[in-house]
Amino acid sequence: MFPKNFKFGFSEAGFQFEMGVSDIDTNTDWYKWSHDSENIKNHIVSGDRPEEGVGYWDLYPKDHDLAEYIGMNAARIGIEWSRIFPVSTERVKVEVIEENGDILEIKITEKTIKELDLLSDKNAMQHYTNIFNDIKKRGWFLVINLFHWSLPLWINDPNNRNSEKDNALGNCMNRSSVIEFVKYAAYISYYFGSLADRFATMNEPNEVFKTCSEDKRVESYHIRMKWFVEAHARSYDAMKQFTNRQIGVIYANGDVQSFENKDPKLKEEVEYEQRYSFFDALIHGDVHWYVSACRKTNHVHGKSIRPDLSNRIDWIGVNYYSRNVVKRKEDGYENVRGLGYDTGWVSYEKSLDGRSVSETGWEIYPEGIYNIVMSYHKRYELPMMITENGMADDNDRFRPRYLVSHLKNLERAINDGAKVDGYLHWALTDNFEWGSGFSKKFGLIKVDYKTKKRYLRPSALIMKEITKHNGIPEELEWLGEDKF
Ligand SMILES: C[C@H]1O[C@@H](Oc2ccc([N+](=O)[O-])cc2)[C@H](O)[C@@H](O)[C@H]1O
Repeated sequence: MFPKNFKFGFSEAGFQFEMGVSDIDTNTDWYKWSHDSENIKNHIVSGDRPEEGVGYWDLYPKDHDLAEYIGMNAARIGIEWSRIFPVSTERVKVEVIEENGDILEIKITEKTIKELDLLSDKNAMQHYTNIFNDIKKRGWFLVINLFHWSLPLWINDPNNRNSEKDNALGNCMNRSSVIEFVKYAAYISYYFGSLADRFATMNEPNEVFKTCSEDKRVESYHIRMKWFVEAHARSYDAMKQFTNRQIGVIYANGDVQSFENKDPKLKEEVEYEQRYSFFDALIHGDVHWYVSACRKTNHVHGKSIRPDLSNRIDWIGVNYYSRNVVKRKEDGYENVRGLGYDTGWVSYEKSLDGRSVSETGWEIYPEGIYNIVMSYHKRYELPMMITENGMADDNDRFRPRYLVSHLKNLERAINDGAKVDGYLHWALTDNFEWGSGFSKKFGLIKVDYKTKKRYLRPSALIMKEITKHNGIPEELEWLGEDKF
């Protein structure tokens, strides 16, 4: 059984779900990126058109009805920055306090909000209000997320890139986009500060700074990470002026393991680089990782503890899909191909360990959700929510087992002390899966993209049983046995 008041729900992101019926948002980098003929020709994107998507923008009452039918009582909704501010907010001036290139404070006042009011799109604000009201009317727990990779074109135009290696997974933050992001975050908390139960400033910043690093050197990874750390910390401060709700970050996680468990030291190093370096900065103010990287010297100058960053995380959003199995190589480490997230090249059926693999090539590894949650718990003891977990599986061949086995492992972690108060599945319905377009089907509910009709997959009914029992009912226990 899960604890009393445990929440079951779904996660969505604006760009991946909203379009399909009306109100096409052409103002994001991802809209442009997904329509780019060179990208389509080079198979960087599928050529599928997000404006032919599932249409949550118009059909949200129907989707909420279906989620309610399944027994869900929570939702994580992503707001599209480009819808709120289709035009640049740079003309709204704010005071920025800096030291040695670090942004220590961004002053947001009532006057700033009034000036931003002149630039925001009131129809979009009203529409999001309607969506949030529909959620609250049902008595659900609402998590609002502010950044899920897509950026307004005025922040990032894919045609004006410096480096060919950049892609459109949200071009990385820099000093000026940090400042604009903080204005947007403050504005959203001013208007939705009491409607949301929790806020996340960003989804998986680590996927963004990993992907858009100029090269794979740890140094540049850390320099990029620094901007996201500051974007979150300064948003946290600005938002707290207008809301008393918990504010956190949603992170992408792989359960890090060294190949054949032979190198515990490597596991520790990679976990630090991939997970703790970010959170240590925002929880303890510990930035020793970037002090040398950003100053481009081996000698550590400047402070390795920044009080202006510490205690800026109230909760952690855990996205979990698979594991990361790593081994050393000359200049660092690499993922072992054929295991974890890296099975793309293997046949669809099995990983090198004989485990089944999803349609995105991600090995199914349910123990990982236990390991990740416990590792956060031991290090930080903060409240957590599973903010993404699920698999691409059009025929629902493995999803029932996936669902039960991951929830069993989550239940075990909670029994062992982890403070997880909700599970949000990715996804309620099929959706636009970035470069893969509509080909990857993550929904508990299948969508016919032509008619926009929704069809429950068997997993949706399994979810209904789980929510009804607030745990795995006895007759479904067998599904959780590890037979992947
Ligand atoms: C299916 C969802 O995936 C999320 O993104 C990722 C990307 C990469 C990993 N990984 O560790 O390799 C995990 C999750 C994303 O947040 C969401 O939008 C969906 O696309």
